[in-house]
Amino acid sequence: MAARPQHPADPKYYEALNWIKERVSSRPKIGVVCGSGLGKFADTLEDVTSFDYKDIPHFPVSTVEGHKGCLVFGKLNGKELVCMQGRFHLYEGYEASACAFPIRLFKLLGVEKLALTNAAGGLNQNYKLGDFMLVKDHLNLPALMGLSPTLGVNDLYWGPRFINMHNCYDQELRDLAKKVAAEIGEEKIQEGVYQCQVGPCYETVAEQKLAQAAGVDALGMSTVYEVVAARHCDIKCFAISMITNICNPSYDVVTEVNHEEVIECATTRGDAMVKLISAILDKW
Ligand SMILES: O=P(O)(O)O[C@H]1O[C@H](CO)[C@@H](O)[C@H]1O
Ligand SMILES: Nc1nc2[nH]cnc2c(=O)[nH]1
Repeated sequence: MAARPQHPADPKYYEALNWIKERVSSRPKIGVVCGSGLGKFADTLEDVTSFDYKDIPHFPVSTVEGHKGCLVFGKLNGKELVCMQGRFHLYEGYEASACAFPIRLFKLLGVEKLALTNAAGGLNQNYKLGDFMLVKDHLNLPALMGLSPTLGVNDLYWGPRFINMHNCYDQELRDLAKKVAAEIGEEKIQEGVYQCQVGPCYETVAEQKLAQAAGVDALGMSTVYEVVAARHCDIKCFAISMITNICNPSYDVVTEVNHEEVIECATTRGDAMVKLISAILDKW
């Protein structure tokens, strides 16, 4: 196999990295991506240095409500973290590679473990509004249709051409999360399979039935791109979906779902999410 290069082929990464290094001395080993309406976690950090995405060279910008668009360096009980307060989605017009950009920047900064949160529709009919689902696997529909952050010439600096996705949501990190949830008395914990579709349409009944048949528990429009990019460069991943709406795969009932409802649920359960994520990351 060819030797791993010393630097990424694309200079964009170094331009962004150098810009950050000139402004913050923190070199966190933990990265966090906050989903829709779930950015509050970053507001609870201490010793914070925060950058608007628009100011960081080559960094994409957030366009969706509930995604503030700040890269936040801070401490959780003395532990250094870097946190994306807002992420990017393909329905915003971004290529999947835009979702990989911050994750690769994390890698260059020294991040080894990544925690991701998202807002998702609960397809599993046992799920309740406000439940937390530890993601154990995903169904990456965009990748099955030819959209992936790793399309094109492979830069061996990041990782191999072909990416192993077994255990991509790390089993040990999931087991730890279950233990921590029990310790803090968080009972609304599920574990399941997350499906990503490009969006921005929420799923039709037929699409929900297809996902159900495939063993999917929750539906969203994000996360998998970041996980593919992270696994490509050997960052361990852990993800939690907040169930912000309940999907109803039936023609007998008309279900109204909208982003306001998603944000409202994420906000209502925001403190519980902060408590859970903080307790988990405290053990990393
Ligand atoms: O996955 P996050 O970014 O949390 O947001 C989810 O909520 C939005 C839809 O309401 C979509 O962006 C979907 O992906
Ligand atoms: N695809 C999808 N994304 C969501 N994000 C929050 N809720 C949903 C949902 O029901 N479907």
